[in-house]
Amino acid sequence: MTRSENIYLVGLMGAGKTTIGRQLARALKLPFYDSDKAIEERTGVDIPTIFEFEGEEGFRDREQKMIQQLTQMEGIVLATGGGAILREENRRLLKENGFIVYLQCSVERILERTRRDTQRPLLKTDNPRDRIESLFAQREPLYLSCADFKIDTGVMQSKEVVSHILEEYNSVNR
Ligand SMILES: Nc1ncnc2c1ncn2[C@@H]1O[C@H](COP(=O)(O)OP(=O)(O)OP(=O)(O)O)[C@@H](O)[C@H]1O
Ligand SMILES: O=C(O)C1=C[C@@H](O)[C@@H](O)[C@H](O)C1
Ligand SMILES: [Mg+2]
Repeated sequence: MTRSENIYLVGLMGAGKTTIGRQLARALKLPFYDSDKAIEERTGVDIPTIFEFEGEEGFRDREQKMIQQLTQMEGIVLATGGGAILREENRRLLKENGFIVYLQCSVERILERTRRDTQRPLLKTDNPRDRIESLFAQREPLYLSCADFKIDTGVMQSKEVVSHILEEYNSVNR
């Protein structure tokens, strides 16, 4: 972990990165960025459309470019896309430039939270439970390998999650 003003949130879809990130940014009076949203603003289309026309790899290339840019900023709260940690270069950039919080969440909770969502192309499948289970198995070691702190968002209100993160961040970043 680097001593830094930045907080980077990682975790699966629906773990609460956007929700918690916004609240953290407000509490710290820092600007909030969401790499998914930044990509949508840059391209002018939504993420499902990028997946449709360029495939997952095309999206990952765009995501990597965006992570490169966002990790050059100082003093931000960043919610990363759920799969941003798949690329080693992204993990390195995040580790070098900020305090990484892994928002952990059970498969069951993620299923509940993403059930009605149409904006997550990787969950457009006949069996979202199987998909989430396999994403969890593949990614959990990667999230853990880069996290400075992890917290379960499935068992607490977001306000409580935010205050635990702030406590930890302030204790290591004085
Ligand atoms: N304790 C909690 N912490 C965070 N989010 C929660 C909590 N309880 C319920 N939610 C809800 O979970 C849903 C998913 O959260 P959110 O969109 O922030 O996830 P995300 O990690 O940004 O997902 P994605 O990677 O797809 O962008 C939201 O509707 C949010 O209100
Ligand atoms: O988990 C993933 O791979 C993704 C999560 C979202 O945040 C988006 O970045 C996109 O839908 C891919
Ligand atoms: Mg989000």
